[in-house]
Amino acid sequence: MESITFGVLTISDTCYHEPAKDRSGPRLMALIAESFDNSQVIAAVLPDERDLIQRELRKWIDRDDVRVIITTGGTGFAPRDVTPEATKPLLDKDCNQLTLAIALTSLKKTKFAALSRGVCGIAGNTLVLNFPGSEKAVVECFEAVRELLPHALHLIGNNVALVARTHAEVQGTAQSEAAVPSPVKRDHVCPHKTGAGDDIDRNSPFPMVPVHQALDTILSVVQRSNASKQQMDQLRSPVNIPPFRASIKDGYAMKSTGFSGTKRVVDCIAAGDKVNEHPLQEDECFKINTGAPVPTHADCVVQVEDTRLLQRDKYGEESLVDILVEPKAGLDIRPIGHDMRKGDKVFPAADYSPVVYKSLLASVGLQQQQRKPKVGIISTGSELLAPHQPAVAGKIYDSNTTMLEELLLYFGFDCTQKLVLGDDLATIRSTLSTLFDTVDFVICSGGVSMGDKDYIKPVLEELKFELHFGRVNMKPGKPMTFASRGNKYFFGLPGNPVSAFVTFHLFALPALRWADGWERVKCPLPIINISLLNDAIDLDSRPEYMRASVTSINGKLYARINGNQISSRLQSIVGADVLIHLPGRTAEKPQAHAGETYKASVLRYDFISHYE
Ligand SMILES: Nc1nc2c(c(=O)[nH]1)N[C@H]1C(S)=C(S)[C@@H](COP(=O)(O)OP(=O)(O)OC[C@H]3O[C@@H](n4cnc5c(N)ncnc54)[C@H](O)[C@@H]3O)O[C@H]1N2
Ligand code: MOO
Ligand SMILES: [Mg+2]
Repeated sequence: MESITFGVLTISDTCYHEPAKDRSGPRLMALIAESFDNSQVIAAVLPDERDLIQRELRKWIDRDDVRVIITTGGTGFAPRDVTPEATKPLLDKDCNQLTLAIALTSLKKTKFAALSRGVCGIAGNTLVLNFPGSEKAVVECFEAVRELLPHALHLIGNNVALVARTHAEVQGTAQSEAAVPSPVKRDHVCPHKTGAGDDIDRNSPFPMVPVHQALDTILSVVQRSNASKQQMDQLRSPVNIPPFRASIKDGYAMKSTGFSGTKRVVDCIAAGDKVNEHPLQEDECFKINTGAPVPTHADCVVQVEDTRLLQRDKYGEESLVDILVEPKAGLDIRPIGHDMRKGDKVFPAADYSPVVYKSLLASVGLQQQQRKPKVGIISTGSELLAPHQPAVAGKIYDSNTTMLEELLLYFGFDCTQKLVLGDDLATIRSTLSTLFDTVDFVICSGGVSMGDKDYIKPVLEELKFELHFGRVNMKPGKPMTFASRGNKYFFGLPGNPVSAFVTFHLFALPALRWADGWERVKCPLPIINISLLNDAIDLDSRPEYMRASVTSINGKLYARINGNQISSRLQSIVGADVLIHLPGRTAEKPQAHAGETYKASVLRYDFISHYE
């Protein structure tokens, strides 16, 4: 049976800027998926802008496959609520009774439902329903129309049946397929014909490029910004560190000409006190704390361990102390500007770590945002559920969005936009045509292999991106795709979570570092030599990057592979300290053996899990 497509359009300024806040859209998608067997859902999030809403509605209405559009949000009385105004001009016929049915259902729940202005109507062969924005309201409104939709669509035409799945039907008494008109079988259109062979040639037109060549291509295309480096080169310190002569120890400040022996303690100086100008006699001293300003007339500090307390006054304060060592001028004092002089370069060399950058700036009293490339993350897949959503048959939880965002943060980059898109050509096209207005890099996962819903490559080509490569000779990560348009860069990571993990580390991360101004040698993960602990590992035809944990035995490093390496098994990154670079299989060498040495990319700074 031909599947029909629902359009779910979330209309909300807030959700547009922070997609993770959109709960109503994903909830509607889940309700549709669990209610209608043969449905697909496309989704998008828009701000409360009438022309943007209208443009998207019109695009969806013009599509043959989209038969129902449900908008959520923007139906209230607030000034920015314009969904009904955007919808009405597109409708050929009003469906006032449907609007009434929704209103009556909602009013039974709350009288405030009267403050919703949503409309329903037919545009072409598409039924359009405006729901309010709250998750609770969309559940109620959806309940009000769920049973009506199959018949409504039947009446609208094209004789498309929408099988509403009820409990009974799921119990196996579902109506037989024969009762439903069987659609014309559509041939599989492989978007990846090589064009080399004849029409049945269904291989990818993209050659599998070697990993090193893929990285070289990326770093030759991505423009290296020297903004950060310039910022660090030019920054001069506005202050001295320390700004006063500072004691390095807890002890006693005195004149070095006063020799060792008994001294009267005239006062105590704590860190944070002002510089004490008291004219000091040679048989006097100040008790002083580390970091406190050394008094003007003292020129050395003797640490408390090199003294003996002789007497306390009637208030219990130290009054007489015996200095046991010969005081030397300058002893345990940091002169003004000792660590950094006013006008000195704050950064003796460029260092892109946010920890280094921000703390050094703070040390000279500055706070400024580090300029980093702007990155957006896209996860594609109609099967995806957001982690907080209830499970739905046929769906899986989206782990890539979380993983990629955490990886960016771990490596000192941040993600300015996160989007999850169904396998829908129009949505992917509209997203890729606008997202680059606000980001420089898009790291996308999914939709780059051989499926007829793998729209990423075709859309990139349509949007005039240059596809530098569309497959890499590696495992996992084969369909890795890299494209650019001017100074905008698109990384199409494979959807398999581990493939996305590995290709992020080997390609996207070095590109971001390069764009940030890093030295070429530091862009890829550090490489070490490691000895394999596992024996008789079958080599794949492609070079493979296996996840392994590291053991240090008498200072030598060994790697133990983390279980099943299939690229869908995210658990293989648990305990993964390194990616072992295993060569592709040859007739001479079909296996890797224990004790052999291989290169390995270090995944994290704490990369040694065991010491023996
Ligand atoms: N006929 C062929 N099919 C496939 C080939 C091939 O050469 N010929 N390559 C396989 C390889 S290798 C990989 S890797 C995958 C990559 O496919 P896509 O990049 O198109 O990814 P999807 O098909 O969208 O998804 C793959 C897999 O991963 C799951 N997935 C996707 N996104 C997420 C996410 N955000 N969180 C969790 N899991 C995700 C998805 O459900 C699929 O199971 O193609 C092979 N096919
Ligand atoms: O390349 Mo895929 O990532 O092997 O599964
Ligand atoms: Mg695919």
